[in-house]
Formats: sequence, C-alpha cells, structure tokens
Amino acid sequence: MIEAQALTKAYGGHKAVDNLNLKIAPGELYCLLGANGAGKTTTINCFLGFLPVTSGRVLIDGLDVAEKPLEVKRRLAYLPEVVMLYPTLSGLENLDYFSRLAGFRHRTAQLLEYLERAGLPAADAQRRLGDYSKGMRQKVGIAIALAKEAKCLLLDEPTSGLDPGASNDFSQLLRELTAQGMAILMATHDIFRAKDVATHIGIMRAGRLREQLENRGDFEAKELEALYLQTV
Ligand SMILES: Nc1ncnc2c1ncn2[C@@H]1O[C@H](COP(=O)(O)OP(=O)(O)OP(=O)(O)O)[C@@H](O)[C@H]1O
Repeated sequence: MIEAQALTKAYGGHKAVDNLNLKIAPGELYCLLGANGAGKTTTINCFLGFLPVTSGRVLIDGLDVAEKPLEVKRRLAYLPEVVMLYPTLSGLENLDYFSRLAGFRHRTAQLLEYLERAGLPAADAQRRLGDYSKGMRQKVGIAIALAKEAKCLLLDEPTSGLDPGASNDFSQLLRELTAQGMAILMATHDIFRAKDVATHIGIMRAGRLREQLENRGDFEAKELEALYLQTV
C-alpha cells in the first residue's frame, strides 16, 4: 500500500504539494499526470523520504516514511527517469551489487531469472551496462525491484525517451508486476501510456489533485486527453 494523508510540501510560502490524499492498494497502478511543476516529483520524493514533509503523512505498507525509514526502504523500489547504474559492470553484476546493498544474496541463476522476468535475456545480462540502451537499463532497474522483493514501486517518467516498442514492452512488464500484487505509483506525461496501463489515474495542477478516475476501460484515451487539457 502506498498512501499519502493530507500531504503538504512547501518551499517557503509556495506549496509544491498541497493537501494530497492518495491510496494505492496492492495490484493497483496509479498514474499521476500533470504539467511541468505540478508536484509529481515532489510527491515521489516525499514517499522516498528524500524530502521531509511540511505536514501530513506518507505511508508505505502502513509504515510512516519519517518514522520507519529502514523498514520502508526494504519494501520500496524506485525507478527514476535515468537509472543510475555502474557502466563498467554488466547488467548481472549491477543487479548482484544492488541486491546485496539491499541485504539480499541471490545465486547467479536466481539473478538471471530476475533479469529474464524483467525482459533482459541472459546473453545481454553479461554485457557491459555502458553499452545498453535506455530500455535495457530500465529493465535492470525493474530486476533490482524484483530482487529486493519490493511490494511498492515508484516510477518517475520511466518511459520518456523510450522508442514505442521499448515503451510497449515496459508497459507489459508493469502490467505483470501489477498482476503479481505490487502497488505502483508512476509519474508520467504520457497520457496514452497511462490509459494503457493504469488502474487509476490522477491529474495534478499546482500541487493539488484535481481529478481522480478509475480506469476500467470505459473511456477513450482521447477523452482522458481532453480532461487533462481542461484540468492543467
Ligand atoms: N528544491 C526546491 N525549491 C523550491 N521549489 C521547488 C524545489 N523543488 C521543486 N520546487 C517547486 O515545486 C513545484 C513542483 O515541482 P515538481 O518537480 O514536483 O513538479 P513535477 O510535476 O514533477 O514537474 P515535471 O513534470 O517538470 O517533472 C514547482 O513549482 C517547482 O518549482
């Protein structure tokens, strides 16, 4: 469960996030849409504990991020727009290193299985990461989330710069993670991708959540785009 209770984050007098209430249950993928500066990244940074909240609470699996930072870290994985990994190590070595940092010691066969589940074949897993495409690096990021056995996943613009094929693969992967019971929060500008993968969609403007809808397949992407343009 990923939850914000009356989350407010202010910089001086400016509220970057203003009284945000959000609840993402296991098996739900919530896409947060909004124009530049709407407060999406600030929200994610509060969940990560990178930013102290001004008021309200952020909870991961019922644990307050400010009170239980270590327990929260164990349950949470984060995929930024550009995944920071070691270019001179292979995908496999990066996964081994980061899963050890998270306290796990997986066998090579198990690590390869995580990479495979994330869509990276074994032959690529042995190659130097510096030679990977952005889509391949994102897959290593997802494999790290799998190896950590994270229950909650935060994604900030993960598909920006991916070609349509890679973006489509990534969406499929997110659907699988959701089906396996992860709770996922994804900040994105990609309305059509959001329509494609989200179970829930929120539209933010000036730090506030202006619209929230359940994506049950009963509206078209064009309608979402129109709502977005009206809202932001
Ligand atoms: N360190 C900071 N100091 C002061 N203001 C900040 C700081 N970080 C963010 N802001 C402000 O907070 C607001 C929200 O920014 P945020 O980066 O969360 O938006 P966003 O929705 O993620 O935008 P984008 O789509 O461009 O990534 C903006 O008005 C921004 O200028």
